[in-house]
Amino acid sequence: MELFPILKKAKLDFSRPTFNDTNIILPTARDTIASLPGNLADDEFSANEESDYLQNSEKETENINVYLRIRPTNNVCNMYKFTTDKVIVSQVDHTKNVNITEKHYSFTSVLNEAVDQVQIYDQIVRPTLSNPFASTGATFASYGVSSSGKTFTILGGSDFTAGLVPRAITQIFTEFQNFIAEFPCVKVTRDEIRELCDDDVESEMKTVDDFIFECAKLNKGKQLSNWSSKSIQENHNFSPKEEFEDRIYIWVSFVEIYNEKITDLLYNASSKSTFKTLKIYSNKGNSYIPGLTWFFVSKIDDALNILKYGLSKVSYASTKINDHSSRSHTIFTINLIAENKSGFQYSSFKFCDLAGAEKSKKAGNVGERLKEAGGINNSLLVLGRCLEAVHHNQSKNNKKTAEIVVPVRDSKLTFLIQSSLLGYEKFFMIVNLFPTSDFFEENLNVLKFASIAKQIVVRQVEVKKFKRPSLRFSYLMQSQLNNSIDINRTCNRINEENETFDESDLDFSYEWNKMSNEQLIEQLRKQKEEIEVIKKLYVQKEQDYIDSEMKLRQDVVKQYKQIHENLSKRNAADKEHLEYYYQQKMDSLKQSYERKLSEAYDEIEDLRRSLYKAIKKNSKQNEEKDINESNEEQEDESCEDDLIEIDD
Ligand SMILES: Nc1ncnc2c1ncn2[C@@H]1O[C@H](COP(=O)(O)OP(=O)(O)OP(=O)(O)O)[C@@H](O)[C@H]1O
Repeated sequence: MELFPILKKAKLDFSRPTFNDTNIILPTARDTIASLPGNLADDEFSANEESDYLQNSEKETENINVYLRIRPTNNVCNMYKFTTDKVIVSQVDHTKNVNITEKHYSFTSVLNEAVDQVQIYDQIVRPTLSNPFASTGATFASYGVSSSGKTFTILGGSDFTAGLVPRAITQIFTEFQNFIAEFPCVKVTRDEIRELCDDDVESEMKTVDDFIFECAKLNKGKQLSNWSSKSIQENHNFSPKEEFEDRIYIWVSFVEIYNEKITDLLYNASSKSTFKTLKIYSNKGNSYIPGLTWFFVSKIDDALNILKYGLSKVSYASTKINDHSSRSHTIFTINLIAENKSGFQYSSFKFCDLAGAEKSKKAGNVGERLKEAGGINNSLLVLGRCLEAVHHNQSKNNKKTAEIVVPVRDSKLTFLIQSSLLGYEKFFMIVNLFPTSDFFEENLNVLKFASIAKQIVVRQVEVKKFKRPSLRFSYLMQSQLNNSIDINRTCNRINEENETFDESDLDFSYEWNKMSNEQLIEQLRKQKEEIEVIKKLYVQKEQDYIDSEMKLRQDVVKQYKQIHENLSKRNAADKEHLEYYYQQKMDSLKQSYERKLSEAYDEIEDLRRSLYKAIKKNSKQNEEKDINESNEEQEDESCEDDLIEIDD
C-alpha cells in the first residue's frame, strides 16, 4: 500500500528541524489535515484567521493626559495663579496698573510644589503599569524649560526622590514577580514578536550576563544603582499579583537623541560589536531602531543597573541656568511581552526626558552649546507642529477642510515617539514649570504647547495579539523550565484535533466516470483504510517527535543551568580574586606602615635617650655650678669675717 503520496502532496517534512532554525514550527495534526487535498479543515481555521494577529474591537477615545508640575521656589512670580486643574496667567500693564490679559490654561491636573515623587508616580504611571496589557503601551514625557525639573521627574535622585523610571521598574518586577520569564524565549524585532531559537536564547543570556558583569566591574564590585528597590517598594506598597495567567518577558533599551543623532546608551564599548550610527524606521505607525541594544532582564537589580549605566553615558553640560543640564532627549523603553497558550501580546512603555525648551541666549549658549540648542529647539518645534497638526485634523471645525500631514518625520524625536503622537498609544505629558519671573516668556510658550496637547484625542487602538503556532519549541522549553509541561495534555489535544477529520468530504470525482459503483465503494473503503493508517502513523510520528524533542529540551535546560552555574562561579571566582588581591595589597601596606612606625618609634626612643642624657648633663653642670658658686660665697664670707676681725 502506498502511504506517502498524500503526505508528499501535503508537503509535510518529518525531518527534525535543527536548533539553528529560527521560528521552527512543528506541524500539528490539525495543520497537516488543513493542508490535505479537499476541504478537510474546520472552518475556524480559515486562511483569514491564520493571519498574523487578531484584532480586538475598537475602544473608546480619551484626551492626552497633560499634567502640570510646579517646581518648588520661594520666588513665585505673582502673574501665575494655580487651581487644581488650571493656570491663570495675568499680564499687568504696569504704567496703568490694570490687567491687560488673563489667559487660562487647563490641565488634567495641576500638581503643586508639595506633591512629591511618590504621589506623582501613583497618579500618573502606576494605574497604567498595573494593567500593562490593556493597551499597546504608553509614552511618558517631561517637557519644560531648562532647570524646571524634567530630569528630576523622569529619573530623579536616589530612593525617596527616585523618578518615574526606577519606580516603574520596581512596580513591574514587584507586581509581576511570580510571572516573569527567566529566559529570553521571545523578543520584539521590527515591531513583531519573534520566538528565539535556542542559540539566540543562549547568546542573549550571555550578552546580558556579560554586560551586568562589566557594569559591576566598572563600579568595582559595588551595586551601580543609587536606588534601593526595597525602599521604593515600601514607598508605594506594591504587592505581587496572584491572579495573572500570562508569562511576562521584559526587555529594555535606552537611547539618546543628541544633535539629531541617535546614540545607543547601552552600547557596551568593551564588547566586540562595532558602534554604528542608528537609524529609525517605522512600520504601520510604530517606530523601531534596527541594531539597537535590547537587554532581556529578569532581575530588578539588573534593570536598575542597566538604567544607571545608560545614565552615565548621557550628555550633560553646564549652562547659565542649570549646572547639570541634559543636552539631549533621552528615551528609556520597557517592552513587556505577555505569553499564554493562545499567543503573545506586547506593550511598550517609553519614558522621555526632553531637553530644555528655553531660548539659547537665556541659557548662555555659545559654540557647542549653541549647536546643541539648535537641534533641541528643532525637535521641540517639530513636536509642537505635530501636536498642532493632530489637533487641527481632529478639530470639529476642520472636518470640511483638508487634513494636514502630521510632520513626525521632521525630527528624530517625533519619528521615534510617533505612535503616541499619532494616537496609537497613550500619551502622558508632564509639563514642568519653574514659576519665577525669569522664564515668564518661555513658560508661556510651554503652557500654550501644553494646552494644545491637552485637546488632542487618543483613539485607544486595538491591542495586537500574535497568534502562537501550537507546540513551539521555545514555549515547550519555557514550560519545561517551570515544570508545568503536561505532555499527555498535548497528546490528547492532538487526538481531539484529529477527531475533527471527516473523510466524507473527500472529493474523488475524477475517478467516478470510469468506475462501477462496486469498484468505487471498494476504492473508497481502501482509501479510508489508507487514511486510517496514515492518521495512526502520523500521530505516532508526532508523538515520537515530541518525545525526542522533550529529551532535547531537558538536555538544553541542563546545559543552561550548567552555563549559569559556571557564570556564577566565574563571578564568585573573580570576586574572590579581587578580594585576595586587595587583601594582599592591604597586608603589604599594613606591613610597610608598621615598619615605618617601628622605625619612627626607634628614632623617638633615641631622641628620648639623648634628651634624657642632655637633661642629666645639664642638671649635673647646674649642680656643679651651684656648688662652685656656694663655695665661692663661703670663701667670700670667710674673707669678710677676717676683715671684720682685723677692723676690730
Ligand atoms: N519638584 C522638585 N523638588 C525638588 N527639587 C527639584 C524639583 N524639580 C527640580 N528640582 C531640582 O532642580 C534642579 C534642576 O532640575 P532638573 O535638572 O531636573 O531640570 P531639567 O528641567 O531637567 O533641566 P535641563 O533641561 O537643563 O536638563 C535639580 O537640582 C533638581 O534636583
